[in-house]
Amino acid sequence: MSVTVRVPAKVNVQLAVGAARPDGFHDLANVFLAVGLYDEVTVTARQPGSGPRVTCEGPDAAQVPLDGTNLAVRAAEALAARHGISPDVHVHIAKDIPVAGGMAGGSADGAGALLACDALWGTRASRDELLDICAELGSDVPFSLVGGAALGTGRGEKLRTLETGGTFHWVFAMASRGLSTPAVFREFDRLAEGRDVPEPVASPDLLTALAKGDADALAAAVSNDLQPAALSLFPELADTLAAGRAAGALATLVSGSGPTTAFLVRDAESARKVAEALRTSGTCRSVRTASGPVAGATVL
Ligand SMILES: C[C@@](CO)(OP(=O)(O)O)[C@H](O)COP(=O)(O)OP(=O)(O)OC[C@H]1O[C@@H](n2ccc(N)nc2=O)[C@H](O)[C@@H]1O
Ligand SMILES: Nc1ncnc2c1ncn2[C@@H]1O[C@H](COP(=O)(O)OP(=O)(O)O)[C@@H](O)[C@H]1O
Repeated sequence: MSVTVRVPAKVNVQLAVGAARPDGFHDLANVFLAVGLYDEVTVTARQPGSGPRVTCEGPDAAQVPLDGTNLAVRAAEALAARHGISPDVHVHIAKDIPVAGGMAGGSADGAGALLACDALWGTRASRDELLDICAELGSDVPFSLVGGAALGTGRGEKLRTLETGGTFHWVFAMASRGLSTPAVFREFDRLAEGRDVPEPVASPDLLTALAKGDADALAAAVSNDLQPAALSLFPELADTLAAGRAAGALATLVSGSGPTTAFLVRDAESARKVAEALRTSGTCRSVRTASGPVAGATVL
């Protein structure tokens, strides 16, 4: 028997970052929007006592670790440990979310494997237990489970669902290489040396724009405190942002810790135009269009 779960990518429409905490993490006001680029995670029972196995297919599959560090394997092991089960499961990831791109692909696989194993094993974990395990796996993993739009506080794992009044259209440009999330936070700290870092707070204008489904107002309110750090480590991203702006995007930003760049556009037609301009700009590896909000991890 197999169970397949579909899990979306995310873009951060606001990422406000506070000073480094004693535990090395940063307090955030992290406004997530789930967008329709998906990984599919399929779990299948294995021989008792054989343990977990993970395989991956897709354009970026070669960059995905196939050992115990894979977030999907860690999710299966965490659920099994809590319920006294042996994690004898084959996890297969059909990966469409770019790897190390700031779109939470690994987090998506963690949330997907967790939900899939819960269904496969009949563990019937409560939503709260699933969210607890997600938060243990990583700051972004709870949002991958929940989807839609949400404000993440703490290190991003404490979620409040946000109302959205419509669909937002996006173009995403994938970069020629990845960026490491810890390295981008370190660069944020380096750039912040010697100045006061304010407490991170969600922008009221941004929350209103989301609630109204108003793309122009959202464009005026998006922000990412990690963007200067991502650009410092990967200066060529400025060329991609400029190409999208010149093509008519309403707003341009680095997605989370990057290096994927995100372009908010008015509608599907505008998305096609901006995508085509980015494709021919020579400033990125590939281009995708997607809209959101979409549902979080869903059993197919
Ligand atoms: C920046 C964001 C924005 O949504 O995502 P990406 O853009 O990378 O996908 C997240 O905060 C990433 O979340 P996630 O990728 O789950 O990070 P974790 O595994 O929890 O942490 C990886 C490392 O990132 C840094 N980190 C992460 C979250 C946070 N609030 N403060 C941090 O300083 C720490 O150095 C930590 O060791
Ligand atoms: N299932 C997974 N898919 C992708 N990367 C994973 C996975 N599990 C662990 N990783 C590790 O997490 C790193 C960050 O990957 P990813 O989640 O795709 O990017 P980001 O944190 O920028 O959104 C990868 O470089 C890889 O080493």
